[in-house]
Amino acid sequence: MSKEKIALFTIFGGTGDLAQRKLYPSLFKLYQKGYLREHFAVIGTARRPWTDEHYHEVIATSLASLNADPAAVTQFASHFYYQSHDVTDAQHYVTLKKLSAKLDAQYGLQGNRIFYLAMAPNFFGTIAQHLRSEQILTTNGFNRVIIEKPFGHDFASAKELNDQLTATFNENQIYRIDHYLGKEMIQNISAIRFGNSIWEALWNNRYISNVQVTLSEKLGVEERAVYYDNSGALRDMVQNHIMQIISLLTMDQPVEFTEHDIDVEKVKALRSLRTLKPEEVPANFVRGQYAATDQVKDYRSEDKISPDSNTDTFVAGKLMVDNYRWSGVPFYIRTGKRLADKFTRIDIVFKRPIVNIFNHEDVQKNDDENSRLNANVLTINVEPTEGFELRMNAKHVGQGFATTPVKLNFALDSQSVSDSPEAYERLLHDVLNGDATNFTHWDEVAYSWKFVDTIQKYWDEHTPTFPNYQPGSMGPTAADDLLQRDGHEWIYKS
Ligand SMILES: NC(=O)C1=CN([C@@H]2O[C@H](COP(=O)(O)OP(=O)(O)OC[C@H]3O[C@@H](n4cnc5c(N)ncnc54)[C@H](OP(=O)(O)O)[C@@H]3O)[C@@H](O)[C@H]2O)C=CC1
Ligand SMILES: O=C1O[C@H](COP(=O)(O)O)[C@@H](O)[C@H](O)[C@H]1O
Repeated sequence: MSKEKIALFTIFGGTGDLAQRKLYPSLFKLYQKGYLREHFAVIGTARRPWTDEHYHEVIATSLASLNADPAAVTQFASHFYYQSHDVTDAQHYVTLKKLSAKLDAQYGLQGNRIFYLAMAPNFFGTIAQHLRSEQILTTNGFNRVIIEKPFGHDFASAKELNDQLTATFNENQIYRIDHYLGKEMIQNISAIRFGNSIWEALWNNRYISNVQVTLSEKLGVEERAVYYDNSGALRDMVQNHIMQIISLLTMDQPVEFTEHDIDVEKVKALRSLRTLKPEEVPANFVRGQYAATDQVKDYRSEDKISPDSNTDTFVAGKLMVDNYRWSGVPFYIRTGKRLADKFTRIDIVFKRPIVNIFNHEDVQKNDDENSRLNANVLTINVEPTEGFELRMNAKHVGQGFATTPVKLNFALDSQSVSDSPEAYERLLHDVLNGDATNFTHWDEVAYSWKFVDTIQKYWDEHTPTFPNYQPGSMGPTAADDLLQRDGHEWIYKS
């Protein structure tokens, strides 16, 4: 059976950074793999008055790093059409409708439509409303809309946005992108948990001491300063990516591995998160902003950032999940810009054995002040290495019976990494298949915002002392204190 998918993509924001850096290369990969062949077309729209010819050049440039066969690139680009369009102008949707109908007939697209809103979220409502009022949605095929992050600024704005979208689209037509859900090792969380009896048996508060999720970035705010300064790390990374990871780590086993059943379990997990009272925020969440070094500017001196900005470029926090499985287990999270390195990892720290029968003099060198054995740690390396690591205690080689920590390691080889689809490619493929498993659903978004809003509100009402961490570090020392107060420490230290 052919794996070819049939659809017309309409990309709002077709001249933008996301389209050029992520969407066109991903569509090309799908084309190279045969998921897109003859029966697809792409309309790129934005205000710039580009011609189709110029658009084809832009497509070719965006694929340059793939070193693809030039003939294939030309053939692929021939499926792309550009329409200059201001999304607030109703008249342009009439032209868009005509072009869509023409391309549908030309490429045999069977009324299948995918609308990608790669634009600022304040336009999403207008676009959705016009797609309905100008009757651009089809009745003979599928209509799917892909929404970029950020999905709102807080719960209230997210709800307003959702109401606007659901006036045109059903929930099962809406694909809210969280690109972390397209990453190989994030998808692997479910495989590890539900595909291995050893882990599922231990995946609870009887055996797990704490869990640590780190999304660390080396770069600063870069080109997206205007957006970032209005957002900050809590909204940019925690509300979406980190909350999704937490829900995948904490959810119960879905009845079946389907979009619906996974959503049910994720929502239960997110509902079980302990909501902080305002006065509990400072003891549980730490914010930071990077200072300057000889090599890099401080955040407040970055281009387009206000010199008195109190935006958080770092967050660390402690989350508690109040249910039977997780009661008493802290989930520590941290993310930030200008940290020691670029990596994402999850450390599952198991409880240490209660008794150390190897407890004699030569053992104590390897042990802590209580002479107890080290904790087992399962590390899920999401990026740049993709794999798992298990830290265990083994006998130290030689005389006596000292123990020493050893690591069992699995990392995807370079061939598997290069064969593994990039997150956007994977997620676009899912949309073509009508599979929203790896997208966020409204109820998940709503609970995540409600959790984050309490923290943000407290922060907005209290002025921080910024800057408070050095570029190249792992954030402010308060992020270490957060764990030390509980008798824990970060497994990854810079
Ligand atoms: N870039 C990235 O890495 C990521 C981006 N995102 C999200 O994706 C979305 C797009 O981001 P990005 O590509 O970086 O943004 P850009 O600013 O690069 O692109 C914005 C696009 O919107 C178009 N546009 C702006 N106003 C109008 C209008 N009135 N009518 C029609 N088109 C308009 C612009 O084209 P023109 O000026 O020609 O009209 C441009 O194509 C945002 O929601 C962002 O938060 C999310 C994650 C990562
Ligand atoms: O969503 C976002 O993610 C990127 C980090 O993504 P990664 O895949 O490179 O880990 C982050 O830089 C950006 O600020 C944020 O909007």
